[in-house]
Amino acid sequence: MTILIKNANEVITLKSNIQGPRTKEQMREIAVVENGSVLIEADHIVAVGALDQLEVDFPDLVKKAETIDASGKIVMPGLVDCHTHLVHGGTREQEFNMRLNGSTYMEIMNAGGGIHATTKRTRETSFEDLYEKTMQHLDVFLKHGVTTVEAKSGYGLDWETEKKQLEVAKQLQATHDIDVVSTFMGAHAVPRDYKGREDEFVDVVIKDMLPKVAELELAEFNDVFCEKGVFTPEQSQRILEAGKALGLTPKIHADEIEPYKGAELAAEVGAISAEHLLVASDEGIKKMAEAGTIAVLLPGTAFFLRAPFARGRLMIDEGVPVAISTDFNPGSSPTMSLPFIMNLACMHMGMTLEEVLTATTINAAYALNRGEQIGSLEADKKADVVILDVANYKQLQYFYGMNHTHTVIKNGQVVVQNGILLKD
Ligand SMILES: O=C(O)CC1=NCN=C1
Ligand SMILES: [Zn+2]
Repeated sequence: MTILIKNANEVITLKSNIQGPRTKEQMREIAVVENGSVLIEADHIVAVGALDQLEVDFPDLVKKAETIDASGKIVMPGLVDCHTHLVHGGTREQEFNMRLNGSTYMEIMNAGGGIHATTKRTRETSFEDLYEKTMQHLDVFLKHGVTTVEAKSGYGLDWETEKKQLEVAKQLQATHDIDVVSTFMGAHAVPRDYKGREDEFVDVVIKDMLPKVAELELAEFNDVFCEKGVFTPEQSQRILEAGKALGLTPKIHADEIEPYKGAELAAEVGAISAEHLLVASDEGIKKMAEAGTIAVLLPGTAFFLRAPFARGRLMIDEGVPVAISTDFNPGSSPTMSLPFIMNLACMHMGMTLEEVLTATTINAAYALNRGEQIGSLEADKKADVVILDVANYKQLQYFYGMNHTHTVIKNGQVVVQNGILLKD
């Protein structure tokens, strides 16, 4: 199908000659085309520019195109949510209430709640029920303009359930419009029955789980919760190195609750990204900048746990490429609203309106090794495009706490129109 999105007030292209994630002032260069149009053929973008120029350059395509009038609105690349714990059973609102009454996240986890509570529910939930529940989550993401989402396992902590989570994600990648990118996170917590035998569980992850993940091609990335009371930097390094040897790109949950040199470890092992970083050290930030490690910042978790926000402004100024994400999970960030996360990044991490657009498109795409295929509106890139019902991009965060998504085009097909999901 040929689509012409015409006469948008602004097309936020994120177009650039830079190869790789954007850093420093590059994060502010979002390459806006005023009064622009976008020409799409099949599943890819043909061109972006003024309508009369597209009519000259591509007369046949423009003639046969289905047109979408975007006047009064803006157009941008589909959002990329590069850090979620998408596939999980149950909910944890009761823990939310406990925290409002004075308990802490780690107290609840050490008492058998937190990740362990969700692990129990995920083990009990059938493949079919997990599939249906996750399908509904993906529908919500799509209505918020997200066209690619990362999905971590990590609520099984035993092979059968880790495999079940990854197979749900893989099945949804095949059946749902949204693109799902899988990360194995068998090292999300030490299961209760391995308490005091943590290194034995690390061996289970390395010797029993990782080889099967690679052999069954169930994930592209391997992640670990490097945190005081969970996995030490040494254990985390063993797990990430083992994944690398099997072709799984390392990611790391780092410096979320206590400073633990997770950022330093990310740079040392060549992780594509370090995630959370609420209490990352100056040294760790410096080493990430030198190594080109992407910082995936999760202000929703800081907001929901009433914890300090990551130093996003400093990281950008120090040359760390920054992406932001919902961290959607039932415990520390139960939200699928990436637009709200963008607002938190502006209000609490000192990021600009342009930087949060870069952080949820091209930089988030690079955090998933997809920066060459998605994350900007350029010729031959995937036609993942969102039309938003605001007059200019500055209004996206000005009218905050709202979903401004009007139309979503995924792989060149209209999947959301006027905010309504077009389910086939
Ligand atoms: O609490 C959860 O379920 C998710 C989480 N993993 C690491 N930090 C938060
Ligand atoms: Zn997380």
